[in-house]
Amino acid sequence: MFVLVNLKAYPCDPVEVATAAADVSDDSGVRVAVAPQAAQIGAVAETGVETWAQHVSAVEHGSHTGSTLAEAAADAGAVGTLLNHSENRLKLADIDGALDAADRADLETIVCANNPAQIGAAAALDPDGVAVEPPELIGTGTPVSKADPDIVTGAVDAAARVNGDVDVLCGAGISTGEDLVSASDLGASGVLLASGVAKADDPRAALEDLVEPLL
Ligand SMILES: O=C[C@H](O)COP(=O)(O)O
Repeated sequence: MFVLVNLKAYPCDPVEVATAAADVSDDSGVRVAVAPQAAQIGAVAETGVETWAQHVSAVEHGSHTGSTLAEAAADAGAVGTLLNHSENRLKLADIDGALDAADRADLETIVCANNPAQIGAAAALDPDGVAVEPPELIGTGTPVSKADPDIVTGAVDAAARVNGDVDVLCGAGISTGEDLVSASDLGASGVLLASGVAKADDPRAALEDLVEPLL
C-alpha cells in the first residue's frame, strides 16, 4: 500500500511530519510520501522522505507568474504530484496539460476525482494513479472505506475498464490502520490522507498506527 500524506495548508511543522514519515517508511517498509506546500518541497525532500507536490500548473518555462512549474517542483526534490485535488479543481484541458508538464519533469502523477465516473475520465488521461475522494467526507474523520465503500470499488472498476495500468488510491477521512486495511480490501492500492496526520497531536504515532497492520 502507498500512503500519501497531503499537508494541504495545515499549520503543522512539515519537516517534523516528513522526518516521522521517512522513519516510519524505513522501519516498516511501507511506501510513505509527503506532499507539502510548494515552498516547503525542498525542506521536506531534505529529510529523505518521498516528496510530492500538491499541484503543478499546465505551463512550460515562460511568462506564467504565480504558477507552479513542474520542473521547479522536481528541482526542489519532488518526485510526484497530485493534480485536480478537490480543493484545487482543474478544467479537463488543464489536467491534461499538467500531466504533460509532470511528464516533462519526470514526476509521477495522481489525478484526484470525486466519484467513479470522474475516475474513469481521469484514468483515460493516463496518469500513474488516480485517487477517489468524496468531497463531503474530506476532513471529517469518517473513512470513505467505511462510509461509502461502493465509491472505492466503483472507482477501482471504472479505472480498470479504461486503463489497466493505473493505480487507484482512495481518500477522505482515512486515519487508522483499520481504515488502511479496509481500503486495501476494497481494491485500493493506496490511501491519500491529510488531517489524520497533519492535525494529529503526534504525527509520528498517527503514521505508526496507520502502517501497523501491514507489518
Ligand atoms: O488530500 C487528502 C484528502 O483530501 C483527504 O483529507 P482528510 O484525510 O483530511 O480527509
